[in-house]
Amino acid sequence: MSTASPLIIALDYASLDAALCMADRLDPARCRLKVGKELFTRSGPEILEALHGRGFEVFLDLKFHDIPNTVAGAVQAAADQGVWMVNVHAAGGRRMMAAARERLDRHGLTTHLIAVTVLTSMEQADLVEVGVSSTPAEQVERLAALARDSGMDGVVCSAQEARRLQALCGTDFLKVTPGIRPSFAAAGDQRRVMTPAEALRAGSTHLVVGRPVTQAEDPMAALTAIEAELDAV
Ligand SMILES: O=c1ccn([C@@H]2O[C@H](COP(=O)(O)O)[C@@H](O)[C@H]2O)c(=O)[nH]1
Repeated sequence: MSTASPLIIALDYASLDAALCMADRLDPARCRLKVGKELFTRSGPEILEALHGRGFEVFLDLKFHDIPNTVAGAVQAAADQGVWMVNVHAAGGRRMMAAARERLDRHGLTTHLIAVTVLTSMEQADLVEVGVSSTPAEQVERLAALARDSGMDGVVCSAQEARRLQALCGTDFLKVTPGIRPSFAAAGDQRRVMTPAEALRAGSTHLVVGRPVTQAEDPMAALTAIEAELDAV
């Protein structure tokens, strides 16, 4: 089932059972689901089948980053399993992203292909340590332009960069934004954060929310509060 909701709930769980326990409380008409490294490494493709069987569209967030041939094969493997969205690291470069794009197109696979720019857990000091002297915003813009030119459907960025990317890459270019923190939630390891309403106003096309819902005392109440905040935008 496809949904008009911009919400993507991150199922960051250590087991298939725990993830499905949460999925069974959610509704594919209200959100999409994200499967990341921990859950996929534990459960394998079985989690994708289980979530698809429950009617959810799934973002497989494995952030592929390798040589072009390897990434193209991995992206095809994800798309062959019917995921709605898959991602690579933009830092893998133009030839890597273009190879992934070409592979999906050659096989008629319509899975959304997006690229991670700068992780939302990173701030200026983290970039300096890995040899990047630009600000996070400048680096996101550079990588987003490269991703667009390499055939990506959009990027993962923080909502703080969404408005600028809308101007740079257009409204159809997907801006998938983790680091979403409602007023009631702790930032934790995230650094470039925004509330759900601010993110939507700034031009985020999809909002990734994990712990503010999954670790809430009452996850359904937390989700409903976020939806109410978005409805008011
Ligand atoms: O830059 C990025 C890229 C991916 N993520 C992922 O999103 C969720 C966020 O979860 P929260 O619990 O809401 O912080 C998580 O699965 C990350 O792996 C990201 O946060 N930032």
